[in-house]
Amino acid sequence: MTASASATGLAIEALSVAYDKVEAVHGVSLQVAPGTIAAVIGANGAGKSTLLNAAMGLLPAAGTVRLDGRDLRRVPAEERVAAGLSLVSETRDLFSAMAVEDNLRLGAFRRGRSDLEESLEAVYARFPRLKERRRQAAGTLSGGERQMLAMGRALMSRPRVLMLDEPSLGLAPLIVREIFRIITALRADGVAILLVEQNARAALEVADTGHVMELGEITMSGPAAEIAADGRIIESYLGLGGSAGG
Ligand SMILES: Nc1ncnc2c1ncn2[C@@H]1O[C@H](COP(=O)(O)OP(=O)(O)OP(=O)(O)O)[C@@H](O)[C@H]1O
Repeated sequence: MTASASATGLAIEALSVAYDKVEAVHGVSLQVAPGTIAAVIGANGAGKSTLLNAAMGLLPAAGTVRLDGRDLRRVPAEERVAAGLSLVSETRDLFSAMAVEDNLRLGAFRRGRSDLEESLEAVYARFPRLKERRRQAAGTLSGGERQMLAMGRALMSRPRVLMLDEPSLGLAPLIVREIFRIITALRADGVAILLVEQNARAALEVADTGHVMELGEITMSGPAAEIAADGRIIESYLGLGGSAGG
């Protein structure tokens, strides 16, 4: 077990990603401390998903990604999972024909059997609805349940840093609230959370820090409450009706 004194969370430094010759992410730096939520908001195509996929090691990138101080530059994606980094992608890729529980088991990266059962019980405690549906095929779940399963699977590897790409996408407001409640519970357990969202209002309400991403760059960073109160942000991302407190 790593000493918690060395737990510094996620540090991304000068990350750049290009698709062919087009740079989608330019020199992005941000940190996420353990037990905090950092939200990245921005319009379609701003580069948010590219940023997370590169941090996970799924895309080649320039720059540095550190997990609790460890440089992950030469570490492939599956070893990043073993190191404590996990990503729930926007597409919530699940094995549709497989049962909920089998999808969860696949997330238990290199775990021994007793460890795996313990992780499974911990996920079921967080998502009782998944336990009720554990024998059901993943493809028959509702959108909200699918998001829960994608999150539950990521938690099976017991990440210290969890990256979430648009967890609220396509979900009804009540389910969104439930998903965000679970995200704040994970923060309370000490997980560092990097949350990418187009639902800027919901994201800034739960986040500690906020970053605005525009055309591949971070154009504003600060305490989430300050970002949510900024006139330009309200106009561009939060719509009419003002602050994120309402
Ligand atoms: N596989 C790819 N090949 C070429 N260009 C890509 C590829 N994936 C993304 N891009 C481009 O990179 C830019 C950033 O895309 P990205 O998906 O990271 O944005 P985003 O902020 O996550 O948007 P959204 O919220 O719509 O998912 C866009 O201009 C997009 O067209």
